[in-house]
Amino acid sequence: MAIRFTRVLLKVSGEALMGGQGFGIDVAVADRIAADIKEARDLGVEISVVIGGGNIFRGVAVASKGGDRVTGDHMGMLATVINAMALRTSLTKLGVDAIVLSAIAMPELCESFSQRAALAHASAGRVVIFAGGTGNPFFTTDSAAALRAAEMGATALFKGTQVDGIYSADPKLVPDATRFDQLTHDEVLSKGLAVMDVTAVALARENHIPIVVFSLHEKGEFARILTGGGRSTIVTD
Ligand SMILES: Nc1ncnc2c1ncn2[C@@H]1O[C@H](COP(=O)(O)OP(=O)(O)O)[C@@H](O)[C@H]1O
Ligand SMILES: O=c1ccn([C@@H]2O[C@H](COP(=O)(O)OP(=O)(O)O)[C@@H](O)[C@H]2O)c(=O)[nH]1
Repeated sequence: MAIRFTRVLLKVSGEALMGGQGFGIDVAVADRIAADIKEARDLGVEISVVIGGGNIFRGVAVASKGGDRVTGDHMGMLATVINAMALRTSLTKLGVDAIVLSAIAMPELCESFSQRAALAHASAGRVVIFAGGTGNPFFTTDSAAALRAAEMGATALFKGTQVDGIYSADPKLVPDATRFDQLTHDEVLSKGLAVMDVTAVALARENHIPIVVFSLHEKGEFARILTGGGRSTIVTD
């Protein structure tokens, strides 16, 4: 079976982890996403993961209520660490060796991020879960995903989200929006297609990293896309 990408950075949105609950982590959903990661890894694909935190906290939500944006962003980055630990637990239950590397040092809980450590763990066959986003306020975990994809030498950035691709407009708001199979990074930016933030798309463009947007709600979809099937939008140069 031909594999389309052999070294992949998977972005898992925080909201995907909450399942139908509306807040927090649904362990059954975390277990299912872990099973999808295992399935893809069993195909021989090297996988690292950037995890979001929107199911627990978003800095902009704090700022919009008159709070301090930087503190809100710090809280959001801490939320990603909680999610990373949940995903590591789910992977470990399946016998997958996984490690959390955080952009914000918290040595009692997990290793701190360095590119050298991340590459070493990946070559040892571990699934590396990047927590803490970029470690800086005013960024998102999508930007962290593009950054870590570049640092890991990933041949694709998979954005696992709530929708099965990029549409002409937000499909949650515009029900008759049309889906694209393929786009260029320039088109995503010039058409203002807001599935990923501009910083993330620009960083992927600069490093010639394809972005694959797909739904995390479809069991087995990650592996299907890696083997040439499934539903997604691919963004290339
Ligand atoms: N043009 C578009 N095509 C697809 N999704 C879009 C588009 N514009 C906005 N979106 C929204 O972007 C969301 C994904 O972005 P993000 O904020 O990272 O959400 P999540 O954390 O839920 O993955 C989708 O769930 C979708 O509702
Ligand atoms: O590099 C980063 C990554 C994340 N965040 C904060 O963490 C929150 C959660 O991340 P994100 O919204 O990207 O999560 P997702 O949408 O994937 O659930 C963001 O809203 C920011 O407040 C940040 O400040 N810097």
